[in-house]
Amino acid sequence: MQRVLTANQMREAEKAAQEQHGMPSGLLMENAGRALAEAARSVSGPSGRFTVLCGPGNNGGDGLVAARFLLEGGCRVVVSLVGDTGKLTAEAKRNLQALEGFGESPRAFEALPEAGPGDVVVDALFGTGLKRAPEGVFADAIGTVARWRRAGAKVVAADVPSGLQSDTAEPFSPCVEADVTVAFGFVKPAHELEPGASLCGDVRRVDIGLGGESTRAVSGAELFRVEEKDAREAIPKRRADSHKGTYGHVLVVAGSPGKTGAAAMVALAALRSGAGLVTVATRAEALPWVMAHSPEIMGVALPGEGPLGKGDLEALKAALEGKDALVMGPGIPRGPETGALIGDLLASVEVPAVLDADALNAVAEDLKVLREAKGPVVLTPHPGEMARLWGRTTKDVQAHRVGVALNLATSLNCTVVLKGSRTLIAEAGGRVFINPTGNAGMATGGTGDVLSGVCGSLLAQGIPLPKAAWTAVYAHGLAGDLMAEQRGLMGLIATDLLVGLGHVWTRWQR
Ligand SMILES: NC(=O)C1=CN([C@@H]2O[C@H](COP(=O)(O)OP(=O)(O)OC[C@H]3O[C@@H](n4cnc5c(N)ncnc54)[C@H](O)[C@@H]3O)[C@@H](O)[C@H]2O)[C@@H](O)CC1
Ligand SMILES: [K+]
Repeated sequence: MQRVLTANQMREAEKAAQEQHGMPSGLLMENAGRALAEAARSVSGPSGRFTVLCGPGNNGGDGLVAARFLLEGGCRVVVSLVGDTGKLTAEAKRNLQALEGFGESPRAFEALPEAGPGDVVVDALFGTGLKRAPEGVFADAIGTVARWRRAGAKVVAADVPSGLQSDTAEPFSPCVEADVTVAFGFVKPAHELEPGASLCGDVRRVDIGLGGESTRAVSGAELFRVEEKDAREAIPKRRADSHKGTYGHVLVVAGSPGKTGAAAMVALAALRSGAGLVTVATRAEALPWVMAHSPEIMGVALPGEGPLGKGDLEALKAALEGKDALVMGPGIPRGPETGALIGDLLASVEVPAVLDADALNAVAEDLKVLREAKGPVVLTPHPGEMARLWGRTTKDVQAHRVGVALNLATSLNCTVVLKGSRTLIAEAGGRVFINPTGNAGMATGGTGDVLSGVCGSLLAQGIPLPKAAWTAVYAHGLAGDLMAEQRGLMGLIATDLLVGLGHVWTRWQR
């Protein structure tokens, strides 16, 4: 896992590195600037020029160090200090003197030469200390960076593209769009969450001497980025002497006429993710259609007809006997009693449960029904479903994804998977995991059903929450990434993910 730090937490880590480990702050800046120079050189043309734009804070100081290393490396470099040079931090001032010692003095911004193909612009205007929208000379400088980039220059941002808010990943207007962003010490939410992530280009995290131990000193929310290694290590080994009972039995409550494919996709995803057995419980009229998708799927008909309600409780409890996980929601017939039924069911069984789609819409009517749940519960809303659960608009959800996911998880004492680009997995009262896999090709019907099936399958195999959730989300996204290479973003459909999962498990075989 990679730790993701807010601006405040970065300051705490820096302080700890200085006070507890004796790292001089000048050395941190030196390391940051050197790495920045290396990144800039890696994208320059053979005779390209480097234009380094420095702001008044320590981000500008990093730029001054980078300029010095570039000069020392024999590169053509022009430097400009944008804004009031009287406000330079002490560390930046020292580096300005050192730069001048190397024979280069900053030029007025207006006097800078144009940049184009082969050239590199180093954006060291603002980093984690950005406080408000850039105006005046700063806005002009950011506008010029955009013009140079359109002309073919590469833009390398120091720590965070200037104008992008480090903690929220929301850009001010204007904001630098970078080709490469060099993240100092730790990645920040701006690098990992949208829309910031798309403005950063290729994010390269570099060690600057803060040390992993420095995170012990940070307070507040614990954000992590899931790495492939984490997900790979989480999946269970298949032992030679095992049998189908070893890998759990998933009960899928899903499907209705016109939506039998949803149930089939959940069931197949669970089977393709290692579950020993999968049974679908659905209304009698839908069951043959679900089972016809694949002979491995077993079925139980729920007596009665129409929306799921309290009358279905006993049949569902019976169906859950001997099962190791429950997935409920995709394509279910929903009515006024469905939320209460889900509440009663979860209050009477201990199996881990995944609630998705219309099960979420049903419980959104009265979230209290989830409070009595005996076993661990994971909710997998997309932003629209989350808006219903939270009682706000989808736009509000998207603007506060981390906080919303964490609050819901904490208030309901469950795991919340908030889907979308960079899906978040929030644990009650604790950590939030950011998933880096997946792509826009997965914005197509049925991919959510596949995810709930993978998650239910891993739960049935005994992986606890929230690990089962972040592993499922990572694998599902990677399956989409691998299949997008064959189908294209436009051609990818949900059942392709069932094939893609096979590629993921092969790649992760231990
Ligand atoms: N935390 C760490 O461990 C390290 C941080 N370093 C660098 O330090 C940066 C943070 O430095 P600072 O806290 O000095 O912050 P910044 O350099 O990001 O910017 C702060 C300065 O910009 C001004 N400012 C903020 N928003 C403005 C706006 N919209 N218009 C005009 N002026 C504005 C502030 O008044 C202040 O002078 C990091 O992003 C990183 O680049 C590195 O030097 C190495 C170590
Ligand atoms: K920057």
